Amino acid sequence: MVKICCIGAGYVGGPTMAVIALKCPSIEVAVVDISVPRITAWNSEKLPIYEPGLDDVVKKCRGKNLFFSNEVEKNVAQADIVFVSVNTPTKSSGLGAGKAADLTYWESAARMIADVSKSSKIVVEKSTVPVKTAEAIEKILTHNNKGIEFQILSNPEFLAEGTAIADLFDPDRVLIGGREETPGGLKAIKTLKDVYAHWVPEERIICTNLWSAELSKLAANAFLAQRISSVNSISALCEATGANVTQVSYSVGKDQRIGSKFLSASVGFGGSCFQKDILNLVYICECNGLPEVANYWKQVIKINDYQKNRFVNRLVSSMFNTVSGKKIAILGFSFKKDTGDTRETPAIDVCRGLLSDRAQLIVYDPQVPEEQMMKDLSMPKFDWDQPSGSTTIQIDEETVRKSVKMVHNAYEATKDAHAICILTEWDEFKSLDYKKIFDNMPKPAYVFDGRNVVDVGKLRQIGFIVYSIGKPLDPWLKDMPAVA
Ligand SMILES: NC(=O)C1=CN([C@@H]2O[C@H](COP(=O)(O)OP(=O)(O)OC[C@H]3O[C@@H](n4cnc5c(N)ncnc54)[C@H](O)[C@@H]3O)[C@@H](O)[C@H]2O)C=CC1
Ligand SMILES: O=C(O)[C@H]1O[C@H](OP(=O)(O)OP(=O)(O)OC[C@H]2O[C@@H](n3ccc(=O)[nH]c3=O)[C@H](O)[C@@H]2O)[C@H](O)[C@@H](O)[C@@H]1O
Repeated sequence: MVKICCIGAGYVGGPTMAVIALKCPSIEVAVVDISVPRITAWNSEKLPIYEPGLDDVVKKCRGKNLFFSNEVEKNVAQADIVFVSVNTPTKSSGLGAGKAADLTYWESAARMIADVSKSSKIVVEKSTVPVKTAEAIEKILTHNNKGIEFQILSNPEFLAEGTAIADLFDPDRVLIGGREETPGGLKAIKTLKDVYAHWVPEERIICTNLWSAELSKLAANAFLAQRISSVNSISALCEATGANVTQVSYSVGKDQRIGSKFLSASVGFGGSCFQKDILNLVYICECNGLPEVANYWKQVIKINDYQKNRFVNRLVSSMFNTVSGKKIAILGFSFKKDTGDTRETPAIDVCRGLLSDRAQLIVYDPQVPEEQMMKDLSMPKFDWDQPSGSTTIQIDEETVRKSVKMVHNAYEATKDAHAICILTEWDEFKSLDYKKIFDNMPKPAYVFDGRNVVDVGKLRQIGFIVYSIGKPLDPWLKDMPAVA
């Protein structure tokens, strides 16, 4: 029986390995992690991450050919294929701080693999890493030469949170990069290909050299994020001219060369990867003497920051230039619907902006725990664009505790609120009883829709003053331009 071990039981390691176990009953899969609470949760009824369809897959395989464990070394030693799916955040100090990927976790995993291995193994880069990382990993693995052969493969993951299981069941492509120039490399590529071939059609499994696979992952995320920043830049122009960004993006996306996906204007993109991976790409460009290319990609993140600031400014300027002491209902805190993940969620920047203007925030999100939100709002925020690595607006813990409250439903959050801010596109926000909500708010009652989920016409009929990203402005807002 082939044995797979995955180091890192996070948003990628957990779902990916669960799907491999489901689709390949003949393979034994162990997912290991240094975090005891995470593994305990994977072995419990309440999994550590919310992902539609995940519970079902885990229930079907756990204890049969899928195991979650803190016994990292033992499981690695026994495996034929070791996936490494540890976190690779942006470095916060030292060389490349604010941009480069922090490979500390990766390096320590690689050293451990080298130390505990007694048989040859295929080591698979599942984490997103800078191009050429495999070269460094090879050096670490072969450093303790005990006559063991290690083959390194790059197999980046393209799943999106909220749709992870559907993406894994039916991926657009699976990418496997390896040392195509050697027989050992080719054999390793074939071994991993055979795993995916249990359920992925062969023509969707792309095999390349190592560097193409590593770079394709960074490039794919940069291209995706670039589409959002492009449409968000157009949303600002729509507001200035009376065009409607939904109509513009529909018309633009109908061109098959452009396509309709990933063109929804929003308060900004979030999530643990887009910003981190683009900064990583920027840093690699700078290190390779390509400042123009670096600046091109930086602009994608600058527009994202601009979009979040613009939203806060629009809100404050519409409410007579101050929200001090005003109650603002925040609907949605996670970085997108169908996940409880708050990493780099635009809600953090928007809430901090409102708190710096001394607003009182009442937050409702169906999946985000209160302590996570409190932690996110009071954590020092690193300014990626400052070479010295300085921090931007800081909100201390006491202000957060005094000025932010989390509640359990949207009606409770909006009761007596001066304004509603929709920051995540949870489906339930589309079908709220907005008439009832309006009746329970002081007037004028505002809705600032950062995800374009509400029916603007209907809400205006009820009596709300509505701001919706990139849509023709409410007459009330017209004379209050948002300045960044
Ligand atoms: N979250 C996402 O949607 C996607 C993430 N990725 C990439 O996948 C990688 C992992 O991301 P996530 O799963 O979101 O991270 P995560 O933070 O949810 O999970 C990483 C896990 O690795 C564990 N870990 C760290 N060092 C370890 C070690 N030495 N031994 C054992 N366990 C260790 C941590 O305790 C943590 O549970 C990152 O490189 C990310 O860029 C790629 C595609 C999608
Ligand atoms: O490397 C990664 O981590 C992953 O990053 C993204 O996945 P994810 O961040 O989970 O979620 P997305 O659906 O891409 O959304 C990212 C952000 O963009 C926003 N978004 C997305 C689409 C859109 O049209 N407009 C828009 O504002 C979302 O609300 C969210 O805040 C990519 O979509 C995945 O392919 C990739 O594997």
